[in-house]
Amino acid sequence: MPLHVHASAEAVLHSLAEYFVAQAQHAVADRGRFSVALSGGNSPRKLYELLATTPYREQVAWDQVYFFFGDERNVPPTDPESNYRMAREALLDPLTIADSQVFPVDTALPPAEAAEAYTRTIQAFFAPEEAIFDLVLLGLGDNSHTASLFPHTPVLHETSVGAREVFVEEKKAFRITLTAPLLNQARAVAFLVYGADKAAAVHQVIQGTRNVDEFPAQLIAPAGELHWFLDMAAAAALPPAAS
Ligand SMILES: O=C1O[C@H](COP(=O)(O)O)[C@@H](O)[C@H](O)[C@H]1O
Repeated sequence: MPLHVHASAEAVLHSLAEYFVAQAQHAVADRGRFSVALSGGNSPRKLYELLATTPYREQVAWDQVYFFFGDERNVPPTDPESNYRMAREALLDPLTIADSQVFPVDTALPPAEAAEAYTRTIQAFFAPEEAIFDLVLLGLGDNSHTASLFPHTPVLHETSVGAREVFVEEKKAFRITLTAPLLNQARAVAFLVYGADKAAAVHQVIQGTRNVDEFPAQLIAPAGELHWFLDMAAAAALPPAAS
């Protein structure tokens, strides 16, 4: 499991941008398209802005890239909390990505229906037997959640491959998340984590005793590659050999 630890958050973002470009180029060369599940929250905004900027924007055949969302908040697409809105502002609009290449969660539906509809959307995009993202981007909360797989929620024990609704008690709100079995079918998963406030969670998820109810990101064990892109502050609690 490669760990890419860099001195600054800026260096981490460039490292992941280079990895994204390489994955996109390989996927387009091999299969004619690149499917990516985007992460939300705050950390990826700068990554998305970077990808939409020279030299990265010139290195990807963006018209062959298909964008999904690893999780979504149960809010309208115009809401400041919306992961879709963030991705649109930072990445999709600056690159003038066509709507036909973007697959948002339909948050106009009740959460359970939105999750069912998103499962169908994913099934329709991929071949029936293989819902496989080329790349899943993930973040990590300071409580060790990833996507919207929050501690002590029933979705952590979901065995189906798809999207599910989850009520997140600490947010007092529903979210829609891809399930761990679906995320784990990816050809590659890349975590982006920076900042000292994430150091304990990084340590618990990578080095701690397995306890997925407490540390949900431990569920992520993809069939393909798993990479962690960390700054030194986020990697601070890892032993030197690991980082
Ligand atoms: O709520 C969320 O949080 C995680 C982590 O976000 P970050 O801003 O702390 O990096 C994110 O990966 C997820 O997509 C998002 O909905």
